[in-house]
Amino acid sequence: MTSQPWNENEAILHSLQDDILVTNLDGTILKVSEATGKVYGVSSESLLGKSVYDLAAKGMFTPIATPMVLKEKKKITFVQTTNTGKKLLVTGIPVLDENGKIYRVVSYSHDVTELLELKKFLQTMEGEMERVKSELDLLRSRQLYDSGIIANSTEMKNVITTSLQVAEVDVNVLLLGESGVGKSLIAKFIHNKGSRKKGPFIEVNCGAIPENLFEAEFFGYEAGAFTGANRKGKLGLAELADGGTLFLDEIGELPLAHQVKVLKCIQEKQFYRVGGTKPISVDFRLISATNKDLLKAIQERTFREDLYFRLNVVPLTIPPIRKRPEDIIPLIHYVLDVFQEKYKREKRLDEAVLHHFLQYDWKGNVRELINLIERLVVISPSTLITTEHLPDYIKASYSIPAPPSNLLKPLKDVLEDVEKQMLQRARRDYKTTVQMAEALGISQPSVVRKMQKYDID
Ligand SMILES: Nc1ncnc2c1ncn2[C@@H]1O[C@H](COP(=O)(O)OP(=O)(O)OP(=O)(O)O)[C@@H](O)[C@H]1O
Repeated sequence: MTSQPWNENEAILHSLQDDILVTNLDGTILKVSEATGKVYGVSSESLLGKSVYDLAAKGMFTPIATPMVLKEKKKITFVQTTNTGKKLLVTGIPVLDENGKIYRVVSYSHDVTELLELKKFLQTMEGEMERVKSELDLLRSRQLYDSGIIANSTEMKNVITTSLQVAEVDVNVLLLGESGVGKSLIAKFIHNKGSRKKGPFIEVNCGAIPENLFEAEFFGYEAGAFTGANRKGKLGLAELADGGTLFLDEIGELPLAHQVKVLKCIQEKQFYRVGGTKPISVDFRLISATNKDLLKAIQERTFREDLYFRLNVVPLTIPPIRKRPEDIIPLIHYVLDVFQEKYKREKRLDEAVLHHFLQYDWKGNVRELINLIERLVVISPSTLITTEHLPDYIKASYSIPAPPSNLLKPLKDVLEDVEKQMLQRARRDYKTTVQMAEALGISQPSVVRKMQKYDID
């Protein structure tokens, strides 16, 4: 195009960065800008004098602006595909002569390949988000349905009452109790009963995250914050809990080195991502849990006192199940039902098995009980599970109540003694024989019969 003598209009046309193409009414190309050739992968000069119909027939682009503008007699916009697979958003404009008749067609274009790809990506993402959202809703509803909590004992009823009270307000709760006692279950219960139930429940097991990864996991990190980090950066657990509940499980295991930062985050509800310079604000309710003696840890200087006071606004202790035997039989029935359903097997527990369970000290609490029942449902060959099927350590821990004298009593009498004691206890704790039957795992007529036998009223 440099061989032509200088012309102002041409100079202006070529200074434009956009692709511009002018044709006459039969589709012959009269003018093109320098960008036009680049768009179609040829030199702009080679386009001059060519017919757009011929070029379209050779597959250079489709559809063509000229006939469309001539048909519509006004400005039109459409998407054109080029021989290189690009998508162009083309605008065609009619140019009128002094009599108001069309005598030229000008078209210009924008490459929208990326835009269209982004649109497609956005649609896929929207679909994906819808799917994840409905999955989450389903999971949440299932979780609520599954969160059946057995609370037969006075101790557990008190735990539920306090949980319902604290659920209403955003107060920090510290759940205390041995391992497997139900701390996580109660934390979820508090979350589900509070105003944040539609928000996330983020559980952080402070003892399970390797010390050197804790900050990145908890606070997240910016893109390229450290070698081996995800290229795009990552949201931390504290940020994920925004609008919901942050549950810090095993808080007693949180390394001293991280305690100050966690304290600051809890106090200020603000933190920095690893490698970040912008403070991130979050809004969550905080529940923590431990099976450790935190006061002892403070004395031993492994736990910060200021963090302890911040966490421990409302302490809630869940007693071990050996201290609330009234929950044991209902728990067994509940769990037995779950596994009978899961494994499609019908199982019953012999009364003697229940006696063993009531005496056993359940160091692993409800978790241990669940695991044992599952095992018994799976491995016991008959419908009736008897003491024979119990593991040795449970059999060994069972001691028959000592007879009043040093003399040995017949086994039948000893068992009757135990049975009578259990019935007396159930009579004390329950109002009706139906409830007694439920707690003892026998039928109501059996309860009535045995009460008559032992003269209990
Ligand atoms: N009262 C209860 N009723 C029904 N299921 C219970 C009850 N308490 C605990 N569970 C069940 O027992 C199992 C262990 O409970 P959970 O994980 O809440 O204990 P935890 O105290 O948080 O244990 P850890 O200290 O080891 O984290 C879970 O499957 C839970 O659903």
